[in-house]
Amino acid sequence: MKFGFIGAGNMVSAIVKGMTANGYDGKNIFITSKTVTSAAKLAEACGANSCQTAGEVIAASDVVVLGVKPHILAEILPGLQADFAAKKPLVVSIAAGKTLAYLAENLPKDMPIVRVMPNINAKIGASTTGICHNDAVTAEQLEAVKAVFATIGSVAEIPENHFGIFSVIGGASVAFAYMYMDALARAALKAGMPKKQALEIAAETVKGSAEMVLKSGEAPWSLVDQVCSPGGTTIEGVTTLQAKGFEAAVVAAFDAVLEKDKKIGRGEV
Ligand SMILES: NC(=O)C1=CN([C@@H]2O[C@H](COP(=O)(O)OP(=O)(O)OC[C@H]3O[C@@H](n4cnc5c(N)ncnc54)[C@H](O)[C@@H]3O)[C@@H](O)[C@H]2O)C=CC1
Ligand SMILES: O=C(O)[C@@H]1CCC=N1
Repeated sequence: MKFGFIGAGNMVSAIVKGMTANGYDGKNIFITSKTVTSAAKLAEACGANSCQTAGEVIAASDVVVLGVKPHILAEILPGLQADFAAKKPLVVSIAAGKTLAYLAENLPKDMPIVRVMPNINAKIGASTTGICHNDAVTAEQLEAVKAVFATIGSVAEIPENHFGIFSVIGGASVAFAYMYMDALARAALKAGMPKKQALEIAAETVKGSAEMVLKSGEAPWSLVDQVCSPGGTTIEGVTTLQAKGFEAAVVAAFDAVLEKDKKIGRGEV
């Protein structure tokens, strides 16, 4: 099977590197980008092929990944209709907000389309990737896409009506987690610990806490209660986070990301 990528930025680089590090032959991968320089660089790093145009990528591929920013799709898809109609590849979009219906409207009739939301932890094989598809996708095609994204982490099918929600907690919220760890490390720096050491400790603590939530089966608040000794230190921090609006800030951030995802979906931005 031959794989094409239109766009060669952060996400596509992580995907192509994941694929070629996990048994996919770069010779079967075709990449293009706006300036072509980034595609050429990525192709060279992975033993893949760089192409001058998206049309060339489509002509060479059984699966074409749309890896450009969402608003660029409206710019490029009209000019690629004939290429898609001639080859009829499986189309995979990783664009935030862009629905299967939008993609179907902007591609030739009856194309098999898969919508995917990975996250940037893909760079270390730790993405939490969500996936949904239209009725034209065969079981074999779906397995092929799942196998590609399994090279960059875990893959779960998510119904499209929950895809926006998934995009917030699976795709965007990694940035919130990075911010939380940095804030902890910065506070430790303020108290006198070297930042690098503090960041490592904060990250290890978050990693352990994530495993605890996943493996213990206990509700997070039950775990919080187990950390808070009566009259102890932790409860001071927990009540301060509550007083400063920690949960409200997280919920507001979630709502803001979801709203932007919907605006992109409606074509308003
Ligand atoms: N960065 C992330 O954490 C995630 C990004 N995504 C989605 O992935 C997509 C790409 O995002 P990034 O990789 O972050 O963006 P990026 O800005 O790093 O890469 C965009 C790529 O598109 C190429 N491009 C722009 N115009 C083009 C054109 N007319 N023809 C061909 N190539 C063109 C650029 O050359 C560049 O290689 C977006 O749709 C985004 O919603 C999805 C999940 C996570
Ligand atoms: O910020 C964005 O638009 C993309 C989608 C999810 C993560 N990054």
